Order: sequence, then C-alpha cells, then structure tokens
Amino acid sequence: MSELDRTAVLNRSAVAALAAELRPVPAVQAAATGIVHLGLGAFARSHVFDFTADAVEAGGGDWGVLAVAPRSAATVAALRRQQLLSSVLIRGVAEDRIRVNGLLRDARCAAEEPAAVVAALADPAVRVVTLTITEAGYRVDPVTGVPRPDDAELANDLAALGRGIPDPDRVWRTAPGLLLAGLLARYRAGAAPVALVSCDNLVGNGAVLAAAVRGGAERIVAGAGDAARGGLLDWLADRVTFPDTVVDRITPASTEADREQAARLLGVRDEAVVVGEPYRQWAVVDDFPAGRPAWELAGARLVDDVAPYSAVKLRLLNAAHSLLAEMGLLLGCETVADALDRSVLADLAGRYLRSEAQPALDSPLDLTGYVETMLARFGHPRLAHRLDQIAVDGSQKLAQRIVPTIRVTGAGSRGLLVVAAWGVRCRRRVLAGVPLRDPRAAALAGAVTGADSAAGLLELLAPDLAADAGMRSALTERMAGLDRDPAGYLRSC
Ligand SMILES: NC(=O)c1ccc[n+]([C@@H]2O[C@H](COP(=O)([O-])OP(=O)(O)OC[C@H]3O[C@@H](n4cnc5c(N)ncnc54)[C@H](O)[C@@H]3O)[C@@H](O)[C@H]2O)c1
Ligand SMILES: O=P(O)(O)OC[C@@H](O)[C@@H](O)[C@H](O)[C@H](O)CO
Repeated sequence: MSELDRTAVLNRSAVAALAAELRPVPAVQAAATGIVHLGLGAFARSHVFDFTADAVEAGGGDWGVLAVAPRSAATVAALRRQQLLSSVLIRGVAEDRIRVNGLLRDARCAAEEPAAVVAALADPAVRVVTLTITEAGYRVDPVTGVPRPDDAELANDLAALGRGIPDPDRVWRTAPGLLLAGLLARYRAGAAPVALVSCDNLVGNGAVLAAAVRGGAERIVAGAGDAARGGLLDWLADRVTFPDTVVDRITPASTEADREQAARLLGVRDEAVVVGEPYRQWAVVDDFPAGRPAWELAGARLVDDVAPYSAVKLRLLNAAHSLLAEMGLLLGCETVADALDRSVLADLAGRYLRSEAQPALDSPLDLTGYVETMLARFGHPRLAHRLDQIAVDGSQKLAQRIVPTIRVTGAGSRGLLVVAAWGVRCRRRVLAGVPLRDPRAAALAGAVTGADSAAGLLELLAPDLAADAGMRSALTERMAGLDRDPAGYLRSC
C-alpha cells in the first residue's frame, strides 16, 4: 500500500494487500493455542511473541498464544479490533523495518474475564505459560526470596483460594493469585504438566516464579488444612517446571510518533505496534515437561543453566540502565542516549562497569566485548528509551542489579552512588507530593523522609549492608552531595 488511509487499520483483509515481506509471521491460519502469556506489555510483543512467531514459522507446532492482560483492557481491545494482528517496528540506527505478528489466537483481560483465563490455564492443550509482569508482579521480596507477608492483595487472593473452589468470576488482584487459581483448576482437571516461564528481568527469574507459586500454594494449603490440596504441592514439585530465562531486547514504550511511522510503513494504522532495537537474545533453560516451540530455530539459546548470562545481563546492562536513569533524571536528562551524551554520566557508567561491576563478576564470557556492544546499543540515536520508564520499582531492581556489586566493592563503590541518586530522587518526589512508583512505596517514602535515610534505604535493599556503619555513612555523604549539587558532585566522584 502506498497511500495511507487514516481510517484503515491492520487486520486480515489489510494483510491481503500488503507486500509479501510484510505478511504476518507465522501465517494467520497457523497453530492452535498452546501458550498462555500473562502480561500484555510492549516487551511481550517485541520479544516473546516475536521469537515464538519465528519458531512456529520455522518449526511448526500448535504454539499459538492466548495473550492475557492482567488489568488494563486497552491493548486487548486494540488487538481484537485488529483481529489479533500487531507489528514490531525494528528501529535500526540507519533504517527501520516492520514485521507483522500472526501468532495470537486470542487476547483477554483477566480483570474482565477471569473465568476464561483460569479455564485456559487449566486447559491441557496449554503446555507453556510465559510471563512478562514486571519485577514487582511476582510479589516476592528480593531480600528474603519469599512471597511478601505484608502484601494485602496477595494475602486476599491466597485466602480466597484457601477457602475452597472460588467463585469463577472472582477478579484476582495479583498475578500469583491468578496463576494459582488456574493451577488449582488444572490440578483438579487431571493435572497435565506445564512449564511456567518468567521472561522478566530478574536473576533466577524461574526460581522467583517458583517461589511465588510454591510459596503461595503452601500458604493456601496451610490455611485450608486440606489433604487433597496437599497433593497440589507434590504435583507442583513433580510436573510443573519453572525454567530460568534471560531476555534481551531494548523496547521503549511506544509513542504516537511510532504509531504514525508504523502506519507509513504498513499503509494502515496499528494501534498496538511496539518498537524494538534490531538486537534480540533469549537464553532459556530447556526444561519443558510437555514440549515447547522450537525457539532455537529462531536463534534462542536452549541451555542447561542461564546463570552465567543472567548475572552478566543484570549486573552490567540493567545495572548501567539504572545508573543512567537514576543519575540522569537528577540532571534533567530524558532518555538513555541523552544521559550517555553527558560526559560526566558516560564516564561514571564506564568506570562503574569496567572497574567495578565487570571485575566483580567471575565469568568466562567476554565481558569487555559485552560492555562495548551494550554501550553502543544504549547510544542508539533514534530509540528514545525514556529514563523514567527504567526508574520505576527501584526497590526490586537495585537489589538485583547494583547490590551484588556493592557487596564485592564495598562502601567506596559507585554502586552506592546509584542508591544515593535513587534516594534523593524519591525524596524529592515525596516532598513534591508525587507518588512513588514502587511496590514498597510506603516503606520507601518513610525511608527517604526519615531521620536516617541511608539506613532506611539499605534496609529495603540489603539489611546486611544496613548493619554496616561505614556503608551507612558513605551513603549519607553521597546523598547530601547529590542533593546539594548533583552535577558538581557527580563530577567529583
Ligand atoms: N521493555 C524492555 O526493554 C524489556 C526488556 C527486557 C525485559 N523486560 C521485562 O518485561 C517487563 C515488562 O516490560 P514492558 O516493556 O512490557 O512494560 P509495559 O509497561 O509495556 O508492560 C508491563 C506489563 O506488566 C503488567 N504488570 C505491571 N505491573 C504488574 C503487576 N504488579 N502484576 C501483574 N502484572 C503487572 C502490565 O499489566 C503489563 O502487561 C519488564 O519489567 C522487564 O522485566 C522489558
Ligand atoms: O524492563 P525493566 O523495567 O526491568 O528494566 C528497564 C531496562 O533496564 C530494561 O528494560 C532493558 O532495556 C532490557 O532489559 C534490555 O533487554
């Protein structure tokens, strides 16, 4: 299509008129549903569905996807209007291309249709459940590794499950609650095995998901004292797997300008388009009791252990993102590329990576090459990856991305400067009456406005570091310096 009709949307009839290279992958008729995906954000569409589409195109199999948005119905509605088609706009440094994804079989909002989602999770044809629900969505404390006992929404969901078969129309407030409702229904219906696959940025994301599900199930069973559901724990241990994964593709939140560009490339509007960099990588532990798509045919690495990749990715790439986001926002920068353009931040990120985070990792991988490639990806001039997209849920992220390096490099670590920037930024938000976007918002607000902010922040991230007087005083000194004169202080570090 050359002329853009502003009222035309991407759908199956529009596809018929597209140039051959723009036709959906896999073909629209392909594959019955074998996957439920929970968390219908941009990353699911740019990465998980993109890889899986290529895997199904190359290797076949009934691996179509039912995509579930936990709360918001907006993306579901957009996808339904487009007969479940959407595209990924792959933004290169020099040129862009667009790919239409034909993998989805259905899309539902769990808050509006909980019974249908629970039934899908129990369906034996569904053999894989993938998740992109953010770090906060697991409701697991990154310090203790267990479901947060102070999480009222989670407690409510688990109590409802403990009372017996729940009302099918009950709206689950938490992802573990929804998953467990589906798993209990699956267990009652014959207990077909299934793999639950976290695709979120967490070290040991499979173990975190297992902690959320098994820890939740233990609380249900303990509350119910129900022998039959005691069998649930054995089934979860024997037949439900939680393969670890490491995901990678920078995916900024889409803007109207992106939708306009997609419309120019496609000739029709795609309200669900997502933008991704050309680079994509996925390492997955190959532990699927009922089969999986041939992701290796799409370039994913199916491995025995992702630990070497996951520590490297979280403690280098994601750590550098958090460093640039926390410090860049204090200096008034908007995007990752803007932050890297400020020499003070580029220098700090480079020194943190090369002289602290990299040596603190005992890795056989080529970390120097990794860091260089990664910084080149960050510098992409047209990706516009916003810092405020990265700097949310700091209590979950910094504990994983920054704290392990501080543990090795001590109170002099530039990692402590990231924690200080986070603390100062959060304090400014609280004092300005702007809500904090963090699952520990109340505790975080208390920490940054309390008498000993350094102790409060470290208590949230790593209680062992909070007990270290040298660490507390170094953090206090850095927060004071950043509060007084962020740019000047950072130049002196
Ligand atoms: N965007 C990226 O560049 C990128 C890259 C690698 C990994 N990831 C992973 O994907 C996650 C989502 O990123 P995105 O770009 O899709 O974000 P997004 O804002 O587009 O979507 C977030 C999704 O998570 C769901 N969600 C948010 N909070 C939740 C909660 N408390 N419980 C359950 N569901 C919740 C939302 O409903 C939505 O479906 C990230 O947090 C990260 O772990 C993202
Ligand atoms: O997606 P988050 O919120 O976990 O983290 C923000 C970024 O660090 C992250 O999205 C990276 O862009 C991504 O991990 C690259 O693969």
